[in-house]
Amino acid sequence: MLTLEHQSAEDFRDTPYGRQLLSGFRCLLFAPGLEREFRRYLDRQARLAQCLGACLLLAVVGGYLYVERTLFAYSDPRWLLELTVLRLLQMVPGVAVLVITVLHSRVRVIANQLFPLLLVMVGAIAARIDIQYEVVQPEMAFRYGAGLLIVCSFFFLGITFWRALASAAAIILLDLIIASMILSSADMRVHWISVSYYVLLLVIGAVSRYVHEYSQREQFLVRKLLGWVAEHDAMSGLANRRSFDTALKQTLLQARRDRQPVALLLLDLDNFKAYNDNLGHPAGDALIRQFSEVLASFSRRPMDLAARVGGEEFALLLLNCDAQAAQVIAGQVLAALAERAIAHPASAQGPHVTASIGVAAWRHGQSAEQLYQAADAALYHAKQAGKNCYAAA
Ligand SMILES: Nc1nc2c(ncn2[C@@H]2O[C@H](COP(=O)(O)OP(=O)(O)OP(=O)(O)O)[C@@H](O)[C@H]2O)c(=O)[nH]1
Repeated sequence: MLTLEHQSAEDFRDTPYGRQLLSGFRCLLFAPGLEREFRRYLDRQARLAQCLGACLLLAVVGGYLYVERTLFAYSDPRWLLELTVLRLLQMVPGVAVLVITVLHSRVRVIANQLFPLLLVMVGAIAARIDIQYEVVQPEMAFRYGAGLLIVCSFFFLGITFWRALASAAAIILLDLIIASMILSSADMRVHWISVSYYVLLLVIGAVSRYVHEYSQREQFLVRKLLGWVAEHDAMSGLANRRSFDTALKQTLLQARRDRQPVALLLLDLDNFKAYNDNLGHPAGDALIRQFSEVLASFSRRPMDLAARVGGEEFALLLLNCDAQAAQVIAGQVLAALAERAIAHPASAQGPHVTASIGVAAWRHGQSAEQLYQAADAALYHAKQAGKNCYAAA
C-alpha cells in the first residue's frame, strides 16, 4: 500500500524533493545538490550541540590535565610532559570549533568537512593516552575517551552516517596501530578487550544513527516538499501568485540597492475560453502546462522568476533587464510559442495558439503594485491591438 508521502511524492515527481522521495535513499545519500542542502540543514540543527560539545571537551580535558599534573608531577615527569602535549592537542579541535562557529557561513561549510577529522584526532589521542595507562597504570585505563568519541561521532554533532562510520572506524584502526606499536604481545591480548568494546559501540552507534538519519532525511524531504507546495502552482509547476508577490517586492528592493533595472512581463493566452469550449477543460489544462514550459525556459538566471498569476495569466520577472531587452524577450516568447504550433480550432488569430504580452520596465520610486498595474495596462493594449503581440508600458 502506498503511504501518504508516496502519494504526495507521486504528485510532485517534477520537484527534486518528490523525485528523491520516490527513488528512495536507503544508502543515506541524496542527489548531489540536495545532499549539500541536507548537510547544511543538519549543520544548522547541530550548531548548538557542536558548541556545547566543544565547551564540554575543553572542560573535561582541562580537568583531566589539571588532575594528571598533580598525580604525575613527581612520579613520572617524562610521561607528564608527553601527556600535557597530548591533552593540549586534544583541546585544539574544541577551540577550533568555537572559532568556526563565529565565522562566516562560507567558512563553516568548508570547516564542516574537517569536522570528522578533528573528531578522529581527539579519539586517536584518547586511545593513545588509554594505551599508555594500560602500560604504566592499568587501574587507570578507563577506556572512556575513545569510546565516548566513537559514540559522539554518530550523535549530536551533525555528521552524516557514512562520515560518522568512517570516523569511528578510523579511531578504532588508529587505536590498533598505536597499541601494536606500544604494547607487548601479552598486553596486546588484553587490549583486544578494549577493541571489542569499541567495535560494539560502533555497531550500536551505527545502527541507531542509520535509523535516526533515515527519519531525519525523510522529514527534511517532506518539509521541503511542503514549502515547495506553498510556493508553487501545482498544475504548471511555476511559482504561484503568493510567492510571485513576495519575489516582486524583494526583487525591487534588490534593484533599488544595486541600482539595477527590472522588467515585468505579463502574459495571457489568447482566446483561451474558446479553446476550453472546443477541446474541453483537460485540454485547456494541458495547454497551460505547455505554455508554462515555454515560459520557464525564459527564466534563466537565479533571480528570474516565471509565475502563474491567474487562470491563464502568467508573469515573467527579470532582474537586471532593461526595457529594450525585455521587449526582445517578449518577442522571443511569442516566437517560441509559435514554434510549438499548438493547434487552436477556434482562434481569430490563426490556426495556432497565441498569447499577448504586456511589458513594463521598473522606474525608480515605482511600487510593486504600480509596476504590476503598468504591465497589466500594457497587456490590455496588446489585446486591443489585435492579440498575438506585445505592447510596452
Ligand atoms: N482549462 C482551464 N481553464 C481555465 C483555468 N483557469 C481559468 N480557465 C479558463 O480560462 C478562460 C479565460 O477566459 P477569458 O478571460 O475570457 O480569456 P480569453 O478567452 O483567453 O480571452 P482573451 O484573453 O481576450 O483572448 C475561462 O473560460 C476560464 O474558465 C484552468 O486552470 N484550466
